[in-house]
Amino acid sequence: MTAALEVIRADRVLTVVRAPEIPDPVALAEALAGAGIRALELTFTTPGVLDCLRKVADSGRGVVGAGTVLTAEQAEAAIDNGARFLVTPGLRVRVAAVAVRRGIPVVMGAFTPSEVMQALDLGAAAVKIFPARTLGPGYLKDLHGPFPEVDLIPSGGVNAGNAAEFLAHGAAAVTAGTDVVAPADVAAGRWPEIAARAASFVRSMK
Ligand SMILES: O=C[C@H](O)COP(=O)(O)O
Repeated sequence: MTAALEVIRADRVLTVVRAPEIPDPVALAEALAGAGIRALELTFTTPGVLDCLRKVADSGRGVVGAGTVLTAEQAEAAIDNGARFLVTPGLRVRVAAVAVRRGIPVVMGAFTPSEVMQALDLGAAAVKIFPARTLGPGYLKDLHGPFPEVDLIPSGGVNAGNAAEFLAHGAAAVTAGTDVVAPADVAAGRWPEIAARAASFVRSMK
């Protein structure tokens, strides 16, 4: 099985799904993977996220991870239900400890250079720059300067209009959120529309 981070680096994109419900998470994973986005982050803000993680993991479709992981208990439960990577909105020592102990990569949220260094100290496999919309691609370039070897993954406000610029400025990958997986589309199970938006996003990265 290819490591989750290798897949994300290869595709240069993952999706974060923050929907009120995901009626068929396997169909969602298939729609995204078919468009070239194999990694999907399902967040703890979605009720029943553990069941969704389990369904995608068991299906063998896509590379599923858990997002908005705030507690050690959530981290353990996500991994127990098949999450192949964890994502946090910010620095979280106890989540990092679980990820390191269980050998699951954590993409730890950070915003400043000091936080990037703290995330690395905690064992982050990659660092999510959040919220990326606040300072945009130019800020990513500034951060990439002192951290050329660190996989920086901007999240929040990334879309088909700016993804290529984030990547050109040093992002290892970008996180596509509502631009690809609009909560209403996910909740309504509009998989063809989501596949089309994912394909359009991927085309924009070239
Ligand atoms: O947690 C979600 C991320 O912040 C995604 O934000 P976005 O929908 O603006 O891409």
